[in-house]
Amino acid sequence: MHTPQHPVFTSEYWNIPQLDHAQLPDIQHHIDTKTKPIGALGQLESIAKKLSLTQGYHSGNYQYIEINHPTIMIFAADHGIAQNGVSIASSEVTRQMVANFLAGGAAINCFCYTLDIQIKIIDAGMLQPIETPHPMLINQSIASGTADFSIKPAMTHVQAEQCLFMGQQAAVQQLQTGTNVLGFGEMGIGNTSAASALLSVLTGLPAQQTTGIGTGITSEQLNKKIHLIDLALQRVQQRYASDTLDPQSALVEVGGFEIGQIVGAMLATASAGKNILVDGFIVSIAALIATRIAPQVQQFMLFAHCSAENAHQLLLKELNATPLLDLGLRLGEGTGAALAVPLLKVAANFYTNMATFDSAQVTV
Ligand SMILES: Cc1cc2ncn([C@H]3O[C@H](COP(=O)(O)O)[C@@H](O)[C@H]3O)c2cc1C
Ligand SMILES: O=C(O)c1cccnc1
Repeated sequence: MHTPQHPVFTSEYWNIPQLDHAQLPDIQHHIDTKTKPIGALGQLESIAKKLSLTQGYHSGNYQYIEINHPTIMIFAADHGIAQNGVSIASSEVTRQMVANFLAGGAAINCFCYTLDIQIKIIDAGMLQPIETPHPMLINQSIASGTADFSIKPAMTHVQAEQCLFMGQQAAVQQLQTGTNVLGFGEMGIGNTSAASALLSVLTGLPAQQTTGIGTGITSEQLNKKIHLIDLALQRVQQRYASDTLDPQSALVEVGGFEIGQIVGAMLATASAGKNILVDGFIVSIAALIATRIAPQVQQFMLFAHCSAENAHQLLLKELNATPLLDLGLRLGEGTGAALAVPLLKVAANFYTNMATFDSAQVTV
């Protein structure tokens, strides 16, 4: 029954560098010489440490960090599960919102415009492609939406492999332009259902705990959503005789094309030694899958925020991650990731430019 694991689902394939953690005492010392009480910059110090470990690994200079051309990559795809009315919107809205991104009208456009962040939109598998070429749009659709995972596998094993390859391709292309931080976002009506089902099959947690209101559905819709995810879990349990699945089978059974492509893009970003900004619930499930494939990927990840989707806290705990912001957002699109970019910029700036007690002649 089990298909042999494809190399793209092994950590060997991604060959992610092991960062030099022996540098940490020097990095800490560099921070502690700055004109401030020890630890007074809180989580900004943790950000600076992570960025320094990553950037120093390549440059050899652990005392200098910079944020170059930060970019949000929004992966979009449709979901068969959405036919069951588990969202406030129908699948057409995925494409309509992508058109809105391209026209500059969505929340993520406003945030990125304000914060000077580049945007790329990737069609990973929408029901209908956008035909007109656009400089922000990358067409790499796997298929016209996934199958309804409450009754059958969402995708084939080959499609799951294609997801990782295509995600890799998009990230590599963007990194070639000189970007050193990639933030990830998503658009796909029904994708909180896929994310909840993925969390269940990856951790063994029941649907009741992993499922939330997504776009803001009624309690009746929420019960239906939980029931459909339960049906999928029963189907999966019969097939695999196990409570938890490997990453490839998880994507095949209950995943989404945008989620799979984000996994590939994250692994490729880490493989290139660059940092990853993780957005909300859906992008975090891609982060969990990526860490299950290659645990070293997590050295490169910064978790932007804790979403109001209730299972996000559980998921962050599973990842042992501390989110930077907690603003009650539950939108996706990469909005949380975008909001964390200024924090990375100020962390880089204080780490690189702030005066030391010696240089400023401050005596404590
Ligand atoms: C107008 C609109 C804009 C959005 N932007 C992001 N999402 C978010 O909502 C969807 C996930 O929630 P669910 O599983 O409940 O469908 C995703 O597309 C996500 O990006 C949106 C949803 C809507 C309706
Ligand atoms: O946390 C998220 O990413 C999220 C939550 C609800 C709907 N869309 C996205």
